[in-house]
Amino acid sequence: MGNRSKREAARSAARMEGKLYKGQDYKTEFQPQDYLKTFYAFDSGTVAENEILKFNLNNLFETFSPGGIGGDILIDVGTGPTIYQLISACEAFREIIMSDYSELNLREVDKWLKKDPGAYDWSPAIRVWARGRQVPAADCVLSLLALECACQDVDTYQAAIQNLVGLLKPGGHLVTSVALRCREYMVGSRKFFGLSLEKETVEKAVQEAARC
Ligand SMILES: C[S@@+](CC[C@H](N)C(=O)[O-])C[C@H]1O[C@@H](n2cnc3c(N)ncnc32)[C@H](O)[C@@H]1O
Repeated sequence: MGNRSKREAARSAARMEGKLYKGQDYKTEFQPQDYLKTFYAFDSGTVAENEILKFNLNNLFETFSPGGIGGDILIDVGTGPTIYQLISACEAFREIIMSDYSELNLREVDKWLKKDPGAYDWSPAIRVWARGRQVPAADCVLSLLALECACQDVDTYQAAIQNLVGLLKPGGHLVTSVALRCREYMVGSRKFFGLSLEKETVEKAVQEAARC
């Protein structure tokens, strides 16, 4: 058996054992197309998933409409393969920086930027940020449904919120949405870890970060 088929065999064994993926697994196991199909299939998605999407879109529309939050730079952390979170924001910011741990996700977003057939042309407003690059201080940091997937415990979650707030200019805004009490979620046939968070824990982390 070649190395590639050995790796594939190990992966399907892991899937069959119900392995819980997390951390670095995002680089190899998080399949953008599976994620989009599972959570953003507008015609066939489940009611709950469509409701979460509607909830986020409505809130983002209010948040970034005229008179709301806007400015020069918005940084989206844990963008995933999606751009729905930036539809309202792209009217309110001069520059949008998208970031994600997984190169596969950034490549998926890149397809939109490169005007693949059928894709919306986001290029004037959006620049993909490669991991590790220096970013300017932002007027707004956006992070939807990402930190509870990236952080293994509450201390790490609090530190991550603090890091996001650290990216802001003085007086800047953090806009976030969290799937509360989510211990795991499926992306295609793969099960990913979720940090189960209570509303109060999220609020406390944001309040403490704002105080620093
Ligand atoms: C559930 S998806 C959310 C994607 C998108 N924000 C959305 O609203 O659908 C979680 C995302 O967090 C990213 N992620 C996981 N760990 C991360 C880390 N340490 N830093 C940045 N992004 C991370 C994953 O690659 C994945 O794209």
